[in-house]
Amino acid sequence: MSVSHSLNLRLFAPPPTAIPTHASLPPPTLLFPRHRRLPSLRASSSPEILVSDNNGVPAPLSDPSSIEVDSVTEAELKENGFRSTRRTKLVCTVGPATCGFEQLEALAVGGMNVARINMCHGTREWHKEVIDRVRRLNHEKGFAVAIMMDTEGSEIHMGDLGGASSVKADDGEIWTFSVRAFDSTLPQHTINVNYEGFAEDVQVGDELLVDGGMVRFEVIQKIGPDVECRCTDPGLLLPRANLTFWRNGSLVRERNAMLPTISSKDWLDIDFGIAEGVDFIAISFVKSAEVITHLKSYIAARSRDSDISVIAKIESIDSLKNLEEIIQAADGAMVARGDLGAQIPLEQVPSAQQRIVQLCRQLNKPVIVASQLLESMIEYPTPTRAEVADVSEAVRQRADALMLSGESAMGQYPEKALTVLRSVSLRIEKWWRDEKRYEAMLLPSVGSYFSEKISEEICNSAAKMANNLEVDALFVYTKTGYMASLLSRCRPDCPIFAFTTTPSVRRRLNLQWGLIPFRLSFSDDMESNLNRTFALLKARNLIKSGDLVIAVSDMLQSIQVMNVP
Ligand SMILES: Nc1ncnc2c1ncn2[C@@H]1O[C@H](COP(=O)(O)OP(=O)(O)O)[C@@H](O)[C@H]1O
Ligand SMILES: C=C(OP(=O)(O)O)C(=O)O
Ligand SMILES: [K+]
Ligand SMILES: [Mg+2]
Repeated sequence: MSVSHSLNLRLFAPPPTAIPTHASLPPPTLLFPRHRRLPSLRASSSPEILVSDNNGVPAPLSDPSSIEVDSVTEAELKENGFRSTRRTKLVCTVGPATCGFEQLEALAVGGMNVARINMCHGTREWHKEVIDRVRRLNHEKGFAVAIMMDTEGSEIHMGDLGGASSVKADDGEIWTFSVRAFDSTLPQHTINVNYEGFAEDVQVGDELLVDGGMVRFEVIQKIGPDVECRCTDPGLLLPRANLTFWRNGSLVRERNAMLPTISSKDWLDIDFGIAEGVDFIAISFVKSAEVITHLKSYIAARSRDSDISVIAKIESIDSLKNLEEIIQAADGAMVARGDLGAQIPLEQVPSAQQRIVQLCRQLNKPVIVASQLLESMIEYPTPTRAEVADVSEAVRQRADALMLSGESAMGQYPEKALTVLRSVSLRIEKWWRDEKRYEAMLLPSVGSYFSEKISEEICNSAAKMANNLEVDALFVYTKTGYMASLLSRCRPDCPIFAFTTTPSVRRRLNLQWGLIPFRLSFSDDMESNLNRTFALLKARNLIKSGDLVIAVSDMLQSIQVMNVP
């Protein structure tokens, strides 16, 4: 059997010109025939067409409620026109400063695409409340904020500081780090450590780094389970701060390197995340691809729709060593610069970031740049110039998303920090678009099936055409989100309207560069899909007659160029 695939290139105004391109393809195994030619849109733009909405109930064509788009995105589209919508996505860590409904709403209004909860902190009940509030926000206020659950991982960290929000360690002070369990109050200048082997693994003379070097100690004496240390770099100790130790200038990886990436507590948290139906699970301190594959098969077995994406956090030496296979196995990655900067020399973090961002794009996986983007805004209402430059660099690298940690979790200015990320993203994106100075990136083929390779070629071509023809928007009709991700990977000049039938796919698309996710029920008939979309979007003033659009879909492998009628 030989199936011919036609690319339907149709222009509606000026007068329709058909430029069919035929390619002779070997028999595909996973394809159903997609060579049906489309009738002209112009000939049949009847407003009487009835289409099925979400529940199978026929909805009139002009019913604007049968398309769902984020209310903030909608306002942004109307206000600035869609060429200038923000392409870089924003992730906010939710903590005590932002867990209330109104606070979460303020973040959503400010552009939060994904809410992250860090299982290292807070109770499961607390996290459940946050998840419920985000859900309610989406439901009641028309947002599509995705939820990312971040595991604690088998890291060594301090205890809870007996309930204090922070304690100051001064230069020269002697502190005791202990694995002993203290039942009531902690003795003065004592820190609890969560790792049993701590006292055995450290040696006198080792350097102990809190939070990757925010505070430093030198080990001066070991007494059973207690390790006495002298503070050499004073600073604030925060609850559950991460601990690393260094010997003769390099990171010590003793037995803790043998701890499992996913601890028993993490598995319980993962069960909780699956039960709650979170959209992303981020895995801390990933060392190899196996752990990701293992988790993915666990999720597939446990969750009915198994549509939770797994994000690999790149924050250790091992993860850098096995970078390619880890990213390949995962559904996305995070440049977790906090811990990464404690495991490799700080001056190597920028090049590692660049490499991870590039590789993710080549392998078609979304990538988040995280930690300390606007660290000073935890305390101050304006960022430092250096922080703005750092954010700009991540935007210029065209990472999919930027993340706030302490700035939004426990800082004094969460909304202001988000505003900075938003405005810097918009400005830098526009600057680089105007200058057309992006280096072209070679995008290797990522598809394993022949049909995927066709999709890839279609998306690469559509994105190139969109740039050359300076179209207003790319439209993609996608059931699984795959075609949308392939378009996003090309980082085209125009925004990508991604239409998908499933709410969870729509939320997950929210992490990817340049995608404006809509939920819409659609059929295999592209003509009626397009007619319907145009009518719905026009009814909401999101597009207007004459706008130039390129449409692709994963049901019908075609590229269509058209003016909105
Ligand atoms: N659920 C929470 N409950 C209390 N504090 C939190 C919570 N989430 C985050 N925080 C605070 O925000 C800080 C920054 O968050 P994050 O970077 O995610 O964690 P960490 O500092 O442990 O890497 C944390 O150190 C902690 O003080
Ligand atoms: C994002 C990170 O992980 P966490 O905040 O969980 O330590 C990081 O280390 O940069
Ligand atoms: K974590
Ligand atoms: Mg970390």
